[in-house]
Amino acid sequence: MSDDLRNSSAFDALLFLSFGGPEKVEDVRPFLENVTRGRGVPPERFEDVVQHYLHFGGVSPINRLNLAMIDAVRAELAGRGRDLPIYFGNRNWHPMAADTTRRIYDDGHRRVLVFPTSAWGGYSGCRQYHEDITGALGAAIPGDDPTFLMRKLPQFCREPKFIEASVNALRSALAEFDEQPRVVFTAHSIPESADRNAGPAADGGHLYSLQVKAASAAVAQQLGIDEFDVVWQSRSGPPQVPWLEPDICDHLRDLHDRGFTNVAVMPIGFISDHLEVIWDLDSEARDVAAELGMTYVRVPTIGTDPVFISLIADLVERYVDGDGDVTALGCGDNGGICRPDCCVPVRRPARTQ
Ligand SMILES: CC1=C(CCC(=O)O)c2cc3nc(cc4[nH]c(cc5[nH]c(cc1n2)c(C)c5CCC(=O)O)c(CCC(=O)O)c4C)C(CCC(=O)O)=C3C
Ligand SMILES: [Fe+2]
Repeated sequence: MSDDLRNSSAFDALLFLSFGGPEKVEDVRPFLENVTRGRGVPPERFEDVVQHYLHFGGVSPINRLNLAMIDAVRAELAGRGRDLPIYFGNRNWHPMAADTTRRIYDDGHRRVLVFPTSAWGGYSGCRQYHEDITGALGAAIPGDDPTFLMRKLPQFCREPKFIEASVNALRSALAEFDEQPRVVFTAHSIPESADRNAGPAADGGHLYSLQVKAASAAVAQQLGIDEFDVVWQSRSGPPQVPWLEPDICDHLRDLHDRGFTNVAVMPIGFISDHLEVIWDLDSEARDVAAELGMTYVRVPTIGTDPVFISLIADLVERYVDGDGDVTALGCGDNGGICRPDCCVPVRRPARTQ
């Protein structure tokens, strides 16, 4: 494709690219096999997570929540005079990204913006979505049609509207307390080695944990909160491999030992109340807080908050006419990564599963 075509033509479709989740009991194991293939997740952890999904009848809310966001983005774009078709595809479950990509192609679109449902850098949050795009192209597009372009939108964790939507969610939750609670931000834990590799190698790594801490600090600052914590949840992997800590449940015990009795837990790491949120925070962590006699409020994720939806529409508008900064972190064409040696996957021991 000529540089001219690549740089200056408008995009004609949007792919909302997410993680995916099961819709019924029979989906749970094949879904989890897709998620964990080659990832060194021990069988005991796999079985635990099967149970988390079965607890909810084998249905993750994630697809429904993504579809609600898509409807809201469609309405927002229509309100701005843009009727861009929006498609939905996932890394791990149906509708799979490859099937959706084929449908986009068959519908005649050739320039596709991709909105990933992760705000963050790092392998799982960013580079793996590039890999999903490469995989979808390979599986779905005849003969690698060179006129077909998929451009992933950049990481959005530093966007003022991401912070603003998070501030609004936390502010409303804080109104439920008579006295100021300890504010605890959480995000998905990742292996320490993955965090070391997160971001452009030249920047020294740790992009993911630095971004989570920076976003949390920005939210706290706007609410005048001087003391808060950033902790991690949903740890997976073999027990001997170090992951980001402290874990939310251990941290609640620690806060209790230090005399705190009220806690507001904000899952800044996720944009919807999917299973990692409703199991790990609304069940496990809530139970720990109850045992300790603590007042525990889980702050809603930003989901369909109008400020967040308008951010997604802004990102689309920034790129849709063929402008937009393709060198922004996380932005890439046809699955190409944004920087050399960015978020390099960590090599796993040969026999892990
Ligand atoms: C950084 C990050 C995000 C945030 C960025 C983003 O949003 O993309 C995220 C999101 C999510 N993670 C999710 C679910 C799972 N994550 C798993 C496993 C893992 N996640 C990891 C990291 C992340 N994960 C990692 C390093 C692993 C270990 C295996 C590996 O190295 O890949 C497993 C396997 C079982 C287990 O927990 O061991 C499941 C089921 C769901 C869907 C929930 C639903 O169904 O509603 C969502 C949105
Ligand atoms: Fe995950």
